Amino acid sequence: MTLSRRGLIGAAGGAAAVGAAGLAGGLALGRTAEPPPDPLARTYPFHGAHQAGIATPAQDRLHFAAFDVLTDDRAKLARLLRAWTTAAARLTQGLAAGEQGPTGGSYQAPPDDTGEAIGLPPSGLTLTFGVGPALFDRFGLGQRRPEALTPLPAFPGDALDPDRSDGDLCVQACADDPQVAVHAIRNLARIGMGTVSVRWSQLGFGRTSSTSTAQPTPRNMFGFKDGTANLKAEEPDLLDRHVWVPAGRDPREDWLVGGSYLVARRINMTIETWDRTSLAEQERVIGRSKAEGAPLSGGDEFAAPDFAAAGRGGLPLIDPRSHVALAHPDANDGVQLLRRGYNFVDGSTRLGRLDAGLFFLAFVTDPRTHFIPMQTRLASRDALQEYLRHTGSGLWAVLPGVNEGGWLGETLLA
Ligand SMILES: C=CC1=C(C)c2cc3[nH]c(cc4nc(cc5[nH]c(cc1n2)c(C)c5CCC(=O)O)C(CCC(=O)O)=C4C)c(C)c3C=C
Ligand SMILES: [Fe+2]
Repeated sequence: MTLSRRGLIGAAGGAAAVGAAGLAGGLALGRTAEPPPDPLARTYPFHGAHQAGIATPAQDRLHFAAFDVLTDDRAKLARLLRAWTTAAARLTQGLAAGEQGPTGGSYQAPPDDTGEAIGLPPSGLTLTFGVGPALFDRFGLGQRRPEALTPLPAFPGDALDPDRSDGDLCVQACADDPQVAVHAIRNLARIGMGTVSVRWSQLGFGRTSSTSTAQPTPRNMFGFKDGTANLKAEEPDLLDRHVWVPAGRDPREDWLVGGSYLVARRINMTIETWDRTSLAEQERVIGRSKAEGAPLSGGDEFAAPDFAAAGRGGLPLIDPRSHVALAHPDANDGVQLLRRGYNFVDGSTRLGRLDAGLFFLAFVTDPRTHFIPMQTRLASRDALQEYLRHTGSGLWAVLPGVNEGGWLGETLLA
């Protein structure tokens, strides 16, 4: 029997409690009140042409983990990916990682779920899996490593920590409850014990991008709206052009059709320096207003920026070295990214400064056209760069979606 995590806390008691609340509410309003839908009860389908966690509306919390594969045995890796598929299909629907659950198995054996999500709703959990460039040669798959899956080049000003970079596999867990996201990664790591080990992981909060027009634009750690001009789920043609891997582009990519590429950058933001910067300078550096997120050329948040508009003295209203001017499709051969990043604060440094910033995540159809040229431009010319330090990095091929009965990585390893 598969019980939902809510079921585990006692179906009878829960039903009674809901019934009583519903009755009281109905009486007070003089009608039978439907309780408002609980957003934490939301689930996203695990199966489909694309993995969830890319075009699905961005949740509020993140636990991202990169794994090293400890074995050279291809069958063992395939077994792990099968086991991860089963667990992920369950976890994302609000079930325990294994069929016995945290307390239902043998008293003499470790439980097949760690238990910290008992009683928690599904919380919109999505789990998104990717494979890194280093995996291929080790498993005799060199011929199937796409040209696009080449480690990112060094960019000017990079200060990358190898202990926060790269990895053979990655899992992005997003949920509206941090404990649900952490629980998912912990259980996947537990299932993988002996085959994989966590290389590094990153927690995030306050999604810094909206990926649906239904979502209000959140703010980053510099206080600016972030995600205004992002690609949105409601734009399937643009997602086809800029996010998904198409058929027939590179024979080495045939197993990846319907997948994507994920670029992760841990970007420290020098919060204390920014906080001593005038509002005028902050807006000049971004190219948008802080209050509304509107382009400095005028209009509301969603107005198109006019890079030719000039103000007093003939100077452009949007500084050509502002972040928005240099990241805009006009400056990047029409390229757009699906950004899905999160704020992070990992405590404070010994100097009392916040170890904080943006864990930048972008899903792209090809990093060679959709990230590398843009980041090269930003790293050398963007006025924002003065306030940033890139401290972690990784590139993964994001596996295509899984059909019922299929498994993650099947097209690559079967
Ligand atoms: C290489 C790609 C990008 C990196 C790295 C990056 C870092 C970064 N961005 C902000 C804040 C904002 N970015 C905004 C827009 C924006 N940024 C990128 C790309 C990268 N950003 C793009 C493609 C865009 C959209 C440009 C456009 O089409 O107009 C904005 C404006 C609001 C918005 O549209 O999202 C802000 C604010 C930070 C703080 C940061 C590193 C920490
Ligand atoms: Fe940006």
